[in-house]
This record gives sequence, C-alpha cells and structure tokens, in this order.
Amino acid sequence: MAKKGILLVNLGTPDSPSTADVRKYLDEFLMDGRVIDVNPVLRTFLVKGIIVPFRAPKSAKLYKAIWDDKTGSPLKHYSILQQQALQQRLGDDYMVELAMRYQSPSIESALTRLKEALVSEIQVIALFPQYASASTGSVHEKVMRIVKDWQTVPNITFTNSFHDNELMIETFADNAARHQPETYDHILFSFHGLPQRQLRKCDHTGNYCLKVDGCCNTLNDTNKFCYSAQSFDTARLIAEKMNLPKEKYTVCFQSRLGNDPWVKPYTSDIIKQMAEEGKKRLLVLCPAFVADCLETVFEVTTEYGDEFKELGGEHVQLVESLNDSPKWIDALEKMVLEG
Ligand SMILES: C=CC1=C(C)c2cc3[nH]c(cc4nc(cc5[nH]c(cc1n2)c(C)c5CCC(=O)O)C(CCC(=O)O)=C4C)c(C)c3C=C
Ligand SMILES: [Fe+2]
Ligand SMILES: [Fe+2]
Repeated sequence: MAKKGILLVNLGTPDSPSTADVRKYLDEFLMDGRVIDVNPVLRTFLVKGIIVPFRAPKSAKLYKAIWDDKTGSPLKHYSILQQQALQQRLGDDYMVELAMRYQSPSIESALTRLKEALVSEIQVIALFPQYASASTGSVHEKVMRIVKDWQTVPNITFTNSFHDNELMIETFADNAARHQPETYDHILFSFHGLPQRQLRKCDHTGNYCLKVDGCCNTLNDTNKFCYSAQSFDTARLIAEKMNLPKEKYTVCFQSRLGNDPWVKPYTSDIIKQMAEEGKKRLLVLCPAFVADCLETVFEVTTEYGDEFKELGGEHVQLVESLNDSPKWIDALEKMVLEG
C-alpha cells in the first residue's frame, strides 16, 4: 500500500553561525516577497544594499551565542526531533519529511523524496500556529510553485493554522506550570511581530483590521485569518488553561525589523512598562514558535532579560517551547490522523 506523505516545514536557520552562512540565510529569507512585501526593485535595494550587509555580522554573533557544539541551531535540532518522533508514532504507513522554508533541508528536496517514494497524497503542515502570509503563506506558495512542474500532482492538503489546537495549548500551559507561574508578578505572551501593513493586506473586507477599535483582541468571522487575532486567541486559551485572570497577563509582539509600524503592543514597551510598575519577575511564553530558536533563547532570555534588569526588574524567565514534548507530538499525530 502506498504511504501517505507528511511534510513538516519550519522557517529555517543558517547552516552555520558564520557571517557568510548567516548572510546567505538572511538574503534568501528577506528577498521573499511575502516577507519584505515591497516592489522587487526596492526590496533588492533594501535587502542586499542595507539590511543584510549591516545585519549579517550582528546576527552571526547572536547565532554563535545560541549554537550548540553538538546539535547546532536549536530550531533545526528540535525540528528534527519532532519529525523523528512523529515518524515513529505514525509508523510505516506514513513517510514524514522535514523541510525548512529557507536554507536546508529545502522544500524541494523533501518533496522530491516524497515523490520518489510514490506517496499516495501529501499533507503539508507549516509549523506556525498562527497564519501569516510571511510564514505559512510563504511555505504554501513555495510548495505550489514546485509541484506545478510535476507531471503527476498528487492530492495535497495544507494546514492553514492551528492556533487553537487543544493539545498544543495544553503543552504550553504544562510547560508554564513547571515554572510555578504564581511566583511571578506578571505573565507575558510574546508573539513574533509582523508589519501592520501585512495585517491590513490579509483583511479581505479592507475596513476591519486596524480600522475598528480593538479590532483583533477577539477572534470573529471577519478576522479569523488575522495573525494578530489568532495570536490573541492562542494567548486567551493558554491563559484559561493556566487559570490566569485577565489582569495577570499581557499579549505583546517582539522582533521588529525596519522603521515601519509593526503589530502593537511591542514587547520592549511592555517590558519597560512592567519595570515602571515595579514588577520584578516576569514569566514569558512565546506561542508563535513550536521550537526554541534565536527569537526565544536569545531575544527573550538575554535581550529582554538584560533590558528588564537595567530598568530595575530582577528576572525574565522564558517558558520552553513545545520542542519534542510528547503531548505536542500527540497534537501533530492528531492533525495527521484527522487530516
Ligand atoms: C512565527 C512565525 C514568524 C513570522 C510571522 C515571521 C515574520 C517575520 N520575520 C522577519 C524577520 C526575521 N525573523 C527572524 C528569525 C525568525 N523568525 C521566525 C518566525 C517568524 N518570522 C523564527 C522561528 C525565527 C528564528 C530562526 C532561527 O534560526 O532560530 C530573523 C533572523 C534573526 C535575526 O537576524 O535577528 C529575521 C531577520 C520579518 C521581516 C517578518 C515579517 C515580515
Ligand atoms: Fe521572523
Ligand atoms: Fe486583524
């Protein structure tokens, strides 16, 4: 019997923390028209002329700080563990491949392996809980661009988002519980940021996102594909699971790039506000990521940790991501079995 193919795709990471490899990674990532969504001439000028030359040496230092001698990039390491654990769970009727949207292993190589194994169908799971054109949308576009040249295109399904997946929500809550949240002054749900322009572009009505007061603080039929609305909803569900009252947590957005306005509130502003309010200990969950990576390990623990201490705070504690927690693998298994 033909196997069913599963393609797990995460964002990607440099092949090594050398400046040359980080430059190559940033170049491929930021030249994606769904990431830096301006016209191609301006994008080429901004990315190749300004952002990459200045950012690559700085980012290489950050990657060196999180690079493990044996396992390399945390993002790739945990992604491999997730793929292996899911393959083991699903058994021989399935073939689970891992790809990265940028750098390696490439989506093209993973799809070729599935094609050569003559899988009966392919389920693509972009490993981003909340939908954004710059993440999930880009993975789906890339897959479609590759298979359009195949003579035989098998049945392919795409998982658009899984921001409210129950087992995923439980895993984040379980991970937080191990840190005794009651011993912290406040809990932050810090999501990866996105330019505001990209939220507006995903609003098919053109008059809701960032136009109506509190537009995306709750999820509804109009904003159900909005990255910000899905993020607020993920945070609400984890908070409910943790029995957190509303006043005990704040949703915020980290990792800005460039000078355009990004989704608010910014994590850096909230860190400052927390210090001004005399809060000393912060517990931070990052539910936009299914694996620990530069944005969690370095940005939250080191950058925000140092910033908070300089402002009078005492400690910023990161809650580890889903990584290879058995319950998260249960969640992936269920996504596959329920199609
Ligand atoms: C959670 C999903 C992600 C979205 C949406 C996203 C959008 C987005 N990102 C940038 C710029 C950068 N992101 C970087 C790292 C990074 N981003 C994500 C996920 C999303 N990005 C992950 C998982 C990572 C970590 C990768 C790793 O190797 O650990 C970086 C590189 C790091 C750095 O140089 O600081 C950049 C740059 C933009 C512009 C954007 C939306 C427009
Ligand atoms: Fe990013
Ligand atoms: Fe929105």
